[in-house]
Amino acid sequence: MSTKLAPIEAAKRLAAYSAVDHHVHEQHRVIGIGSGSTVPYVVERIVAQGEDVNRNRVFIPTGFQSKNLIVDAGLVLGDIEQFPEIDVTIDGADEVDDHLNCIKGGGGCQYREKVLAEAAKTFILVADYRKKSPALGTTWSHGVPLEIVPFGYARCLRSITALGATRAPLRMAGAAKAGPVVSDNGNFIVDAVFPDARMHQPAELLRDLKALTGVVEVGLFCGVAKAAYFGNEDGSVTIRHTDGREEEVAAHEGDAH
Ligand SMILES: O=C[C@H](O)[C@H](O)[C@H](O)COP(=O)(O)O
Repeated sequence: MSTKLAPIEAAKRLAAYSAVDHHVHEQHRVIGIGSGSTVPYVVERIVAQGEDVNRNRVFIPTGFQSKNLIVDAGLVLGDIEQFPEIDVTIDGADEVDDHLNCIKGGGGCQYREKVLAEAAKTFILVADYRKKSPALGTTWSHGVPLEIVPFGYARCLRSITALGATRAPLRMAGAAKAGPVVSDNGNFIVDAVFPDARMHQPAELLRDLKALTGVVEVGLFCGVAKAAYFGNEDGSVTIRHTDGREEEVAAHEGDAH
């Protein structure tokens, strides 16, 4: 029997379980594990597939958190340099639009996440219903997370503003540490807020941001995901496809709800 969770957690778990059931097949040997608060449920469901199938697999993390998830679950940890081709990567998202463009990087992991998304034959998003949006910038108002090189960051912030950002602050660590958040790659994170006109053309904005000196990666993922799974409050899961088609599936008996 599954544990009773708070509604948002239950929705995350539904999405994660459903995505694993649909996309992580027995023959898959190299699996990418994303970051965030939804991904632990992905690992939980993969572990439930059994030791026999998992002992023949290797799991590639997108950062410190997912590395620990893999190790703590007793799964085999691998490195992207050894396995530059991944069968399937499952990851969370901060906001997903009708075309499966998404904002990622709420946890500052967007660079490694993009590497694993692009390395995967199939890249799948998992989220609760709050992340589902008609256009980017609608439900996620914190801006586009960027990873930038510390050297010359003040110059880089000016360049981001010149592209139309209304705000582009460095993400600060808060009470736990004085100073900026430092990514798993030793870089700074910027949350760049752009007006709707720019957010509604995410591929163009991504291209412009990537062209700036000092920008390592942009938390806009355009044309990468194959499907997005959203857990709903009523216990169903909405699957959104690249062509904008949506289908609803009920949670399996005894599953995540
Ligand atoms: O950097 C963090 C990642 O992009 C996460 O996948 C994203 O922030 C979603 O996280 P959560 O599942 O906690 O909403």
